[in-house]
Amino acid sequence: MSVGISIKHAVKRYGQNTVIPDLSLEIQNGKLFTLLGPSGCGKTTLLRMIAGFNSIEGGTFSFNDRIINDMDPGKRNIGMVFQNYAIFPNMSVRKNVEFGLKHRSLSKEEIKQETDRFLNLVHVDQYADRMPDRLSGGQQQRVALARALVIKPDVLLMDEPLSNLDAKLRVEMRTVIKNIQRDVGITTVYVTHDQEEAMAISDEIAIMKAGVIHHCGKPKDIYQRPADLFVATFIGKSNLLKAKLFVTNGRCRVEFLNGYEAEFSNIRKEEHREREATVSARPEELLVHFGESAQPKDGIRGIVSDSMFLGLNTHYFVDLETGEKVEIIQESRIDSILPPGSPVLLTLNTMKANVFDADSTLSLMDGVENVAGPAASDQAGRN
Ligand SMILES: Nc1ncnc2c1ncn2[C@@H]1O[C@H](COP(=O)(O)OP(=O)(O)OP(=O)(O)O)[C@@H](O)[C@H]1O
Repeated sequence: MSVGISIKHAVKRYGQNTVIPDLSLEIQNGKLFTLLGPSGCGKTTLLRMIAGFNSIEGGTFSFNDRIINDMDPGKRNIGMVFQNYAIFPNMSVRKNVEFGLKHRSLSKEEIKQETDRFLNLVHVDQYADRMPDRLSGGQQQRVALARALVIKPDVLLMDEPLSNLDAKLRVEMRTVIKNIQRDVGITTVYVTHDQEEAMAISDEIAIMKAGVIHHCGKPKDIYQRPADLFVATFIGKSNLLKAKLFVTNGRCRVEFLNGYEAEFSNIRKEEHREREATVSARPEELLVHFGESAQPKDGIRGIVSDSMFLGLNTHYFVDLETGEKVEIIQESRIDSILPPGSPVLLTLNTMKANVFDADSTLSLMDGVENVAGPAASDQAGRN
């Protein structure tokens, strides 16, 4: 039976070092929930706390209404999949999947039935008698998934399960995981530092930095209405432009450094304060106009410094008259690509761009390296 997970005021310390100061989140039953954040932000630590491999220094972890803080990891009924597959190399695919069922009071026939069901589900039934070293990485990861699911866990935990696969397979396996998770309907906590992967598979994403959740929500909400500048720049690309926000008769007007003014109607009432601001605009939210006759108040002028043709879209890198640099994405023109040196005038899609306080704590582009998480053999023992 799949369960909902509730974490309230979780604290994690390694010695004197507090890596999670006070974290709360709710994961609904049956959802695929992703922990996403830069390397070292505490994703694996939190996952291991849910699994019972890490001690908990504060707060409560519950499956439905049952507090699990002191429950033995073996009793939590959790299925786990890690990046290094962690399947037994000396056992056939079938034996690997059967393994978890051996100590359950099931007849041979029931074990075979259940094993077949999950081998089918992950599409490795035709390799049932092969040894793992004769499988591709993607097939091995499917076996690991079948082995995790065959025990009918209450919760599935996945730690960077695709990071050892090549780029094409990674994209393919996203769909496999999402479909299987949906079919089985199991609450899944998924750790990745790959934002595109997170967007592609998740029902909900928590964006973490330094043990703190900055935004928890549906992929679309996080992309379109990020909670703060960290989230805006961590998920997708964002151009940041300095501005001032003025409020007159309930209407918000943003003035950029060159005097260009734009009205923003999407700013929440409680945010209606005059202030120094930073406008965050995705590359596709900056609109390009041509011709030098446009007046400064009509937009922000710039000069194309470089361009990159990527088929459907062309990316332009533009130096603005304000001294700022931006990246713009435009659907590729049929005639020609704007050469370096071309003058352009930019305006904003004010329905989509977001306005933040200028002084929000900002640490742009925290490293999103491809750093390996702990090996499965590390999972034993608490720390
Ligand atoms: N066993 C440990 N002892 C001491 N510090 C640890 C231990 N495990 C993790 N840490 C520290 O806790 C912080 C969070 O680490 P964690 O592995 O949870 O990050 P992560 O977000 O999963 O990173 P990555 O994406 O690189 O795997 C890091 O600063 C890390 O150095």
